[in-house]
Amino acid sequence: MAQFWKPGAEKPQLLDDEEGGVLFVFSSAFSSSSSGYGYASIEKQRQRLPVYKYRTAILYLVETHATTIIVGETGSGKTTQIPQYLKEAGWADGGLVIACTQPRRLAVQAVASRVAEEMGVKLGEEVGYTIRFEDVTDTDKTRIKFLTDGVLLREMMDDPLLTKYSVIMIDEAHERSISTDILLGLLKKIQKRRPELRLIIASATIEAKAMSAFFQTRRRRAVESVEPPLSMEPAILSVEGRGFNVQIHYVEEPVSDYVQAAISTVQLIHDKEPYGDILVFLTGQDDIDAAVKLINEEARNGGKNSSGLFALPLYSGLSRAEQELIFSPTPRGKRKVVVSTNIAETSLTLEGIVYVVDSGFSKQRFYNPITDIENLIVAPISKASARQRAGRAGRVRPGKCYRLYTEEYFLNEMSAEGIPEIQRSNLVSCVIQLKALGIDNILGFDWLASPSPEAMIRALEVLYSLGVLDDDAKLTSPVGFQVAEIPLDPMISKMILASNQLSCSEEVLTIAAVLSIQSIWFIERGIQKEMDEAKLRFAAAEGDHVTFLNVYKGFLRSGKSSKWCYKNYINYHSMKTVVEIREQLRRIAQRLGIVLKSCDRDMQAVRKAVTAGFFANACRIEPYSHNGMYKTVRTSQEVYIHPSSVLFRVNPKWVVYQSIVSTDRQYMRNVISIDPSSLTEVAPHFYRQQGPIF
Ligand SMILES: Nc1ncnc2c1ncn2[C@@H]1O[C@H](COP(=O)(O)OP(=O)(O)OP(=O)(O)O)[C@@H](O)[C@H]1O
Repeated sequence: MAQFWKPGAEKPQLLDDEEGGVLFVFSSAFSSSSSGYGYASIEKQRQRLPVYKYRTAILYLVETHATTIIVGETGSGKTTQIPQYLKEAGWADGGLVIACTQPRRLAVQAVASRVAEEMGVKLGEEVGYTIRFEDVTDTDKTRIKFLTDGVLLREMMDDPLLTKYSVIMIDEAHERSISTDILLGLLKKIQKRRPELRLIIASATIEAKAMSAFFQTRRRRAVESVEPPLSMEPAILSVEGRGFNVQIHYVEEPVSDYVQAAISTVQLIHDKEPYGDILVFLTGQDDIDAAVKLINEEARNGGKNSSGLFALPLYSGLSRAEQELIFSPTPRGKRKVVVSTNIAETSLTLEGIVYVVDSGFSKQRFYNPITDIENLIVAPISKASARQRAGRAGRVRPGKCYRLYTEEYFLNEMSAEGIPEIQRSNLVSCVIQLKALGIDNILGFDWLASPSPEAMIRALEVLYSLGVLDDDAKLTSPVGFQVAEIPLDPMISKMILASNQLSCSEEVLTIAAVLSIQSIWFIERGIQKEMDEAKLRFAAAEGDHVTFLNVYKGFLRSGKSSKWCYKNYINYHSMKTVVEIREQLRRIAQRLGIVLKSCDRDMQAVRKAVTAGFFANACRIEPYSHNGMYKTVRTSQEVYIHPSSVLFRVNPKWVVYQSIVSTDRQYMRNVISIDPSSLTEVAPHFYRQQGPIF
């Protein structure tokens, strides 16, 4: 139970003297915003932000330096204001575009809407955004574009020097997503060819020194031909001051169950604190759904401390419409509790949020190149994340953050920054993207943090066996280039290409669309039996992939009816997303010359196409296994079919899976039974190494 809180204080981070960078601290500029926080006009709100006092300084530095690193407290206005200042100063004149990247899709949409609102323009015109499978920009009109770092990376395939951009702002750089790390290396290269391109690296908690050292170039001399001369040395600007005060509270004793502690804290806040919504950070769908359910049930049953509370979940597996519910205004007399993963950690402003409850944990990806298994594991967050989480309060009025860990733990045990994603991920997608951009020597690439050679070798091995790379580790033509062009996991892309020869592209495009979202099933605790029964109506003996086809057909037959979905425990919003993604994939497939053909009922062809993509994830059931234990063919890891799969308890002899979820065991998700002879047929190189496998 988290009942005893000790207020602690966090000092704003100031930068010390920097080596190898130029530190600019302009006159101390604490925001005047802490006085009075009524409803001000948007223009007044903009002027109150700490970053406003730095407007001239920022524009000066961007004008005179190829790279500017900006460190400023959460909520100081970096994301929403800097692109506008640049636009006002003429950086988007002559048809040029100012880009601002974010690691998360939700943040891209939210900040783009806010900036469009501040500028009084229609979203998708002067201000737009692009996320995978969704482009809300206008080629002629868009001058400020928000996009995920992954999308900007993809844009480089068509335009390697990113010529349409005058300034690229890499926001939330401390998150060190794979795409941000790759982008930083590539942007450094681009700057050598296009010194006029300006980079801004922004964050609240970035290691400015390391970043600056990374952008140091040998060419230290200024480019004199322009006026004022352009320095190739990075500038560092520290934006001092924060929006509103956020009081930090810690528990006095460590908590044993953070979900329960979070719920008690919500109730404590509701009981003792004045109005204002609450944002709770937990780790994943399971604990979030459980907490939401408990809070809502308690409120419905008239619990002493819960009347007027209502909770909403937020995680990436929810459909867009479900996620957007969190932005709707809280009805009078009510208090909204948003229970979220770290998807809400950066860049988001949820207007009503006054209180943040931070569990201190998040689900993080960890890849083991030896077992070749990538897991999502609940792990402690870093100080940088904790600060971001606290920064979700205090954005439109003062706030409080309740940390479900002790101050001692925060100060002495929590790591300053997380491990960069590139050092804990499967690198298949990363390698193919670099190859597609002509970077052949990947180990020699200018990494901010080098990935492990083992992970790199694994990735090269898989890509080679997929036929994407040749003996010289270059992209093959046409397969390698085609796989690189499809914005999906290369295994899914390969499956799509294989469907062309197998004449089942119509079916495989549907499967690919379903595999690229988290789940099409409606998930609610306590109704497992009903959900399982509903799933059985669509279940196919071959496995999950063919089951998805049955669901999709049923959805189309119902006229894409929400009622039909509801009756069958299928998530209507997810199905709508599947239809949209499928349509985009269909266009890409046609562009690549894939003939759209249906195999009707010949599911052998579909199984073979899936195997052609996912052969590296083949598993065989252990002979005499009574508990459904499988071993992966490549690394002999013990794995089991996930209970959500239609093949759970069916346990066919041979299967391939899409991904592994690790809880008490390693569970395979999205599983299809295969004919083992197809393994050597579709991936002879790969399985020849394994020796006799049958
Ligand atoms: N949708 C919104 N509604 C109301 N105010 C908003 C909204 N978006 C932003 N703001 C205001 O603008 C401020 C600055 O937001 P911005 O995202 O630019 O800050 P930031 O410095 O980039 O912070 P972070 O590092 O947390 O992303 C917020 O603190 C808030 O006061």
